[in-house]
Parts: sequence; C-alpha cells; structure tokens
Amino acid sequence: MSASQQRLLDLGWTPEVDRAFRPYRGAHRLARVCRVDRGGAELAGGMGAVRATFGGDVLRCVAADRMALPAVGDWAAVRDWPDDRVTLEVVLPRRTAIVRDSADRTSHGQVVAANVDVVVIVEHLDPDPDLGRIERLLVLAWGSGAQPVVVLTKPDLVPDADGMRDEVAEVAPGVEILLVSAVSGTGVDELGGLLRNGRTLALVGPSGAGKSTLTNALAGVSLMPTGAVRARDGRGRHTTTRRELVVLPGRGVLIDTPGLRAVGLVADDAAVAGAFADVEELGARCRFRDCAHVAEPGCAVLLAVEDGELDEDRLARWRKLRREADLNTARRTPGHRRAVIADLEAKRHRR
Ligand SMILES: Nc1nc2c(ncn2[C@@H]2O[C@H](COP(=O)(O)OP(=O)(O)OP(=O)(O)O)[C@@H](O)[C@H]2O)c(=O)[nH]1
Ligand SMILES: [Zn+2]
Repeated sequence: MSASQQRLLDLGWTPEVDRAFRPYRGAHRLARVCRVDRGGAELAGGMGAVRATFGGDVLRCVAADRMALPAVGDWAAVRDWPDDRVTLEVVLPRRTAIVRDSADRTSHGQVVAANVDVVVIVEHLDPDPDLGRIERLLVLAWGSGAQPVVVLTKPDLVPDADGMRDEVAEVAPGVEILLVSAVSGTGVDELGGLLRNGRTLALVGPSGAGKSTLTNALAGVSLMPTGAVRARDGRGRHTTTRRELVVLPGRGVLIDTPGLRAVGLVADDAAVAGAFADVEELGARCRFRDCAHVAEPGCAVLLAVEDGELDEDRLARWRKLRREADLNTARRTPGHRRAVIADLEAKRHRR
C-alpha cells in the first residue's frame, strides 16, 4: 500500500467513501475536513494537510441551507488550482451527522461533526452529573445515526462512582456507560478499545467535562491544551484554537467538539424515542395507541410512575423534549421556513 493510501485509511477511509468520491476522481482529490472556520477549512488527505476555501457550488448550497456548510469529519472532493489555491468543491454524502440547532432558526441546523461512528457523551461526576443534559445529548446522539456511549469523568474525585454510574444508567437505557479517569487511568483502555478499525469517535459534552484531557489520554501525548492552561476571553470562550480532529494511526479518529453549552436540539420523535427507550417500551402497553401519558385511563407510563418504576422527573423531561421535537418538525416544513425567512427579510428592510 502506498503512503498516500495508508494516510487515507488512517483518516477513516472506507470503500463507501471511495464509491461516493468516484464521480469526482481525476479532476479532484479526496480529503477529510479537520476544522472549519470563517474563511474555509483545514483538510487532511493522502498528500497531507492543506487549507482550502469553499468553491462556488458549496457557497450556493450553504446560502440555501446551513446544513450544507462543510463540517469537521466531512469527506470532500477538493480541487487544486495552478496558482496553488485549493478549493473544497463538494461535500460527499454524510453517513451520520451530529446536528444542533442553528442560532437563526431559519434552517435545519448546524452540523457539529459528520461521519461519526460513536458519539461519546462526556459528563463529569464532580460536580454532580446533570441527568437532563445527558438525556439531551443522548437525543442528539440518537438523532445522528451514530452509536452513543456515555463516559463519566473524574471518578477519582468522588467516593461512590459506581453508585453514580447506576443513577446515570437510569437515564441511558441500552447505552454503555464507562467510568474514565485521566488521573488514575481507570477506564482509559476500555474507552480506547472503541477506537479501532479507523472508526471515528466524537466527544460531546459541557466545557470542563474533560474532553481534551480524554483526547490526550487516548493519544498518549499532550495534543490538546486543557483546563486552566487555555486562555479564555471575557465571555468564557477559549481564545486559543484547538485541534478538532486527531488521527491516531492504526486505531481511529477522534473529534473533540468545543464545549456544547445549551444544546438546541434539532431532534425528531425517533431521536427522542431512542433516548427514552424505557418510556417508549412502557407506552406500548398503554390502552390508547396515541396516549400522551398525561391523564389517560389505562396509561402504563403513569402507572409505572405510581409504582416507582419510572422517575417522575424523567417523564417531565421526556414531555419537554417531545414538545421540542414536535416544534422542530413543524418548523422544518417548507411553508413555515418560507414564513420565517420572509419575516427576517422584512426586518432587514425596516432597518
Ligand atoms: N481529577 C480529575 N480531573 C480531571 C479528569 N479529567 C479532566 N480533569 C480536569 O478537568 C479540567 C477540565 O478538563 P478539560 O479536558 O480541559 O475539559 P474540556 O471538556 O476539554 O473543556 P472545554 O475544552 O472547555 O470544552 C482540567 O483541569 C482537567 O485536568 C479526571 O478524570 N480526574
Ligand atoms: Zn400512556
């Protein structure tokens, strides 16, 4: 195998990617997006790292839908020009995508990371884990098409990490939960075991949960500045740029997303159902098939709450997420989108 092919394999290349790229071969090169900023993207490919600006087609697509913006983890067809410029011409179809709500609310959302195999939800045990946040990130993960895993960090700082894991397990049915301490080394190998066969893992979680620390522990070297070392500006944002995609040759690819604060979800019912498999399962036993689990007779979900089998707070959070999902679905219908865009245009003219 050539060095160039080996580099692509290390980047997570698969025959599926190759098939998607086939129509562009010849005039284009294949590359993976490592980082996106205002002016363009940093890419890695068979020939190494390059910086690219976005081609006209990409810009036109982005104008119509923000989801078309290249994202870290995307595979792309890239063109080299005689004056040494490089342009990203086509974003290849995404196998999976972690999508959050965009600020403007006119489009589907913003892709946080693409072509991810495992979404690692990182949450600290100290301070106490936020169960609602874990649930939201699980909805995000189930909506992405990738497999979720929960990693609980800083178990070395609490007396009963196992007990806390059991509590978290209640809000993460069917999801593997790992206790991982970068300090004591507990669980690092277990998590590292998920990084194999060129798979892509994306770390998501709040700032300070220990994502960069995990990346360093998995890489075995200090690639990421962590915690206090990294300077923050007045709004609490990091001023130093960080690497977002780390290639661990022969193992896999790690994507470290910047701390997601309040994650606006672009969830649909299926993603919520994935994260709340326990509620779904109970709901299948309700007398009415479209039971909302509010006050219906023969509601198996309410009965489970009464019996202490299902936590009332969890049901309340399920309701809230379901409402959000319904709103999103309504918002995404073309008619609604047109109305929102017209409204924005009107405001612009009034200014
Ligand atoms: N005791 C202990 N401290 C940890 C552990 N993991 C991370 N930390 C500390 O927690 C702090 C935050 O870790 P980071 O890795 O910078 O957190 P992050 O999730 O990358 O945060 P952002 O970059 O802001 O998104 C640092 O001071 C780490 O040293 C752990 O397992 N045990
Ligand atoms: Zn019901």
